[in-house]
Amino acid sequence: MATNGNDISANGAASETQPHSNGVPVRPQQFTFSPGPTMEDIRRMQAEFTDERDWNQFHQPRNLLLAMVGEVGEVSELFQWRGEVAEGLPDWTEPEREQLAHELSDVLIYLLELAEKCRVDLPQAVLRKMALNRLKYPASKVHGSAKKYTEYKD
Ligand SMILES: Nc1ccn([C@H]2C[C@H](O)[C@@H](COP(=O)(O)OP(=O)(O)OP(=O)(O)O)O2)c(=O)n1
Repeated sequence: MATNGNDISANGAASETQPHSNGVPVRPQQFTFSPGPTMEDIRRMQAEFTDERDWNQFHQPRNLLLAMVGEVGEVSELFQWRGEVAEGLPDWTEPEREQLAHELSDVLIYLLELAEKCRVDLPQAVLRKMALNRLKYPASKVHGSAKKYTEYKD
């Protein structure tokens, strides 16, 4: 049966599927996220976590930024000295994948709380930024090239 690449398993987990468009593979092993929790759900859960511990006194924007960068460092540690890593991390063990999931989650949690404390409505901001990215990098102009927009002559 052809799939649309958005299959969600019974427990709501994201899945890897082999999508087809008119019988032509679009991208091998396309991966999709689960539909939830949303950014707002995560913001609210982290706000509850912080309130319950009386930790807002520590969670000012600069501290959250430093905490987030620290967690980015922990993500980097998982990749360091491995050389190039292929999409899907085929050589990683399950514990290594779970560790990565934890560290990426830490980054996201701090990012969303940082955005909240800076009063940036991140879901809407990301839409505006992606619209700008599309203007800056028209597909017809930059297809197949990784050059920065400032490197284009016209
Ligand atoms: N003051 C704090 C401390 C922790 N957390 C939450 C957000 C992160 O998701 C996670 C970070 O916890 P740790 O600082 O213990 O960091 P790690 O979980 O990465 O542990 P370790 O540094 O041992 O890998 O806990 C938080 O919101 N505020």
